Amino acid sequence: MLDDGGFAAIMAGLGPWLPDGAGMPEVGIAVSGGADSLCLAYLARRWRRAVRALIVDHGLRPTASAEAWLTRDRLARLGIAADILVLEGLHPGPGVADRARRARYAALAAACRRAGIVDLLLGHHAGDQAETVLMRRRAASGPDGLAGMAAVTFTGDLRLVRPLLEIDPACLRGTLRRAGLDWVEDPSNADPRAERARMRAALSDDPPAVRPLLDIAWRAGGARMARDAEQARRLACGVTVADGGWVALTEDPTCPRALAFLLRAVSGRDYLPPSRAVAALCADPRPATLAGACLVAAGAALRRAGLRWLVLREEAAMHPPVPAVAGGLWDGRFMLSVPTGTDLRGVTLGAAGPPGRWMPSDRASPWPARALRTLPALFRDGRVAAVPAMGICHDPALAGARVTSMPGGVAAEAARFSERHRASGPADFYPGGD
Ligand SMILES: Nc1ncnc2c1ncn2[C@@H]1O[C@H](COP(=O)(O)OP(=O)(O)OP(=O)(O)O)[C@@H](O)[C@H]1O
Repeated sequence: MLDDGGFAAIMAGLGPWLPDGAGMPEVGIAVSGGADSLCLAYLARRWRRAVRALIVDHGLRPTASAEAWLTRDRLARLGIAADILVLEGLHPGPGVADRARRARYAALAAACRRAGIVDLLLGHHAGDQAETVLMRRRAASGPDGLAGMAAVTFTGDLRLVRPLLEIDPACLRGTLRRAGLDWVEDPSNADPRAERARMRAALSDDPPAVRPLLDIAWRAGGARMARDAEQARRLACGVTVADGGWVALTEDPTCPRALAFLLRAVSGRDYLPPSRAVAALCADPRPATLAGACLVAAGAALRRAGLRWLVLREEAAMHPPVPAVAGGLWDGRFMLSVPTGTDLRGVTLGAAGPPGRWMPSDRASPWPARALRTLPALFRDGRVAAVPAMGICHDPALAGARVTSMPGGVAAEAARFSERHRASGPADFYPGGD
């Protein structure tokens, strides 16, 4: 049995939490309708009033929709509002569990964004964690894999929180039974064709094996957390933010989360780039060192330039030129300001292009041509008239023009990153770690 006090103590260790009360920001709960996540919802509602459940209907089983509605009713009786997210286009067949999982997380993240939810609770428990470690040990995973699931994972705009990772599933069922609550049994959880189901069966035959597996996860997680924090700190200390909208790094980008954040800042996009692509690059940055090759992730690229790394805007993803207007935006990152009365008729704002076309021959720049090409520039009659970030102006009528990074643009974002991670790392959180 997990009681209210025990749950509140777990949550206190995983905060900070937004203030509670009617009309306050809600904490999301991903509820499948199974015992674990239903118990999580029951406890979470007793811990705070402002919660919202999200139920994903994968549409894979004939009973899926009815189960989602039944779960919604059960939650309503607990005083929990719930949204049902119906997935379309998933079909049974090879890799269905993985496909369903990805689609589920994408739908949950999108629903949280729409509802302004920044914390999403998941019902993974000690059994899930032990199975994960067992599977990874069998696959000879390295220490990062053995860390299993983190209690808190930051995904950019959402915090995924797993409060039940230390709790035995039997205890969750006991809690529900005592509260007189019923749940849905998913037959696929017991399908012996699934590796996870086989691990579950192996562990249920050998209960004492669970605790040592959890200890392995916490130890490996603690080590990973400390290493991530240190890498992010070192990376942040070596960050130079260029006015032109790129970032230079003196440290190798070994921390995927830190690199993802910088890629997002430079791309001007709202979301972090796909974590797999960024993690692969951090594991082996050689492709980015080859001439002409780079990692392109969601609108930004990582390149080697001498002793430094550069995170640059991907040229192909830059916005086309726009008519120049005072206060106008370009590429989702830059804002134009001009003295009152400046004549902007026939002027456009866009990417500067090859520096040979606009850089005076006696000027040198510490930045490579690849970076200079992405600078914001003013054009008149199709020719570069000014590149304000370089202090270059070929047209006296545009002498007072400035192009600055918008609030929330690359400079602000990268500076925020630097400030935050100099002090602490953007790590996954393993409360039981060393
Ligand atoms: N269909 C779904 N809708 C919403 N959340 C889900 C769904 N499936 C899984 N989750 C979330 O992910 C967690 C772990 O998923 P997993 O597949 O291990 O759960 P499950 O065994 O299907 O269900 P449960 O954990 O609720 O018994 C769940 O506890 C729940 O928080």
